[in-house]
Amino acid sequence: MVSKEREVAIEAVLKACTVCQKVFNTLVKGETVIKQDESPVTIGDFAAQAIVSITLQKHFPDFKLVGEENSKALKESESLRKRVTNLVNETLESKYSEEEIMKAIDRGTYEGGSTGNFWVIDPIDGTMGFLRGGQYAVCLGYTVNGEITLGVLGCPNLPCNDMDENGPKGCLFIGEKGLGAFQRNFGSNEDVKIHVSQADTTAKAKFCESFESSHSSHKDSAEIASLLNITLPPIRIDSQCKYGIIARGNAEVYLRFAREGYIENTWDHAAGSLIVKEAGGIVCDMYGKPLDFSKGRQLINNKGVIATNGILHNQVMKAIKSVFKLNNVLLA
Ligand SMILES: Nc1ncnc2c1ncn2[C@@H]1O[C@H](COP(=O)(O)OS(=O)(=O)O)[C@@H](OP(=O)(O)O)[C@H]1O
Ligand SMILES: [Mg+2]
Ligand SMILES: [Mg+2]
Ligand SMILES: [Mg+2]
Repeated sequence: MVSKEREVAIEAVLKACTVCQKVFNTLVKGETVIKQDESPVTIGDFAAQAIVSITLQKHFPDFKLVGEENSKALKESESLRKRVTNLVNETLESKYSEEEIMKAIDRGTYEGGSTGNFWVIDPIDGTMGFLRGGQYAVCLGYTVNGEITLGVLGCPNLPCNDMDENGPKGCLFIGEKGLGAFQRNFGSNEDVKIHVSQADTTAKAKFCESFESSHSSHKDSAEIASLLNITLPPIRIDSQCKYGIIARGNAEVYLRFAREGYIENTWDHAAGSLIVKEAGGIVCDMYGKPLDFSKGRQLINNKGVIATNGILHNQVMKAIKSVFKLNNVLLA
């Protein structure tokens, strides 16, 4: 039986994807706000977080939410507030006031932790990709006692079939703990089971990494790739779509090495990491430690993120150990 959480998460993510696609088609310059950490946020991010929050609230009135966005910029700008309110009301069946929408967004201020149940939302992951017309994902995870048990990724611009740019685009990835990982194409109700690649030699492996070198060092990953005799060029795409393409076997390795001192956010990895694990892969940090989602809004116990098809995992971890001159790296 499909869980209610899974059904509701899919409904919420699909509605949020609809609003993102609409925003991309109508976005006018100047509607991007630059946040304190200098990253961009658009009306799409706010509207998508509001839509997911309102949808969760409808089915689970006491839900808790760790979300990337908050309503600060909307409180400061009437025009932004009005645009987001219109977008949400055009997408949902019921109508909501500006205050209700800001309150829904601010449900996302929950601090997370190791006990109880809560959701984790990145309304647009890869906002830079979204603005470029590239890859982005609406990412929703569900956490029980500090562990992710459900993940849904909505990837509106991702090719449905391998990386075929000429074929249909737009798909969901769904992972549920113990039940496997699935792909559902936009417009379909069929969930197709997916599995990581069975490639067992690094020389033929494909690896993916961030589009932006400021988010993950391309130089370090090139060194690791060379040590592993990987000759194919890296697949550079934004967002948790990277987890999706590992989960369905389009690439074997995802490397993410942020700058010194950067701590990863839970919403950038919650849904995607579970989907890769449920597809048979392994996800950990650069020391081989599992990602620890029980410590609040950020992955304070981890550094970097590595996802592999499992078969190549230990070879990849040994290369990381060697390139970064690490003493202790856990193997699978
Ligand atoms: N300096 C730095 N280092 C590492 N990561 C950072 C950094 N700055 C931002 N972020 C987070 O990266 C999220 C996007 O990750 P991506 O893998 O999609 O990056 S990329 O766009 O492909 O380069 C991005 O998520 P969104 O803000 O949801 O787009 C950020 O949370
Ligand atoms: Mg952001
Ligand atoms: Mg993100
Ligand atoms: Mg985001």
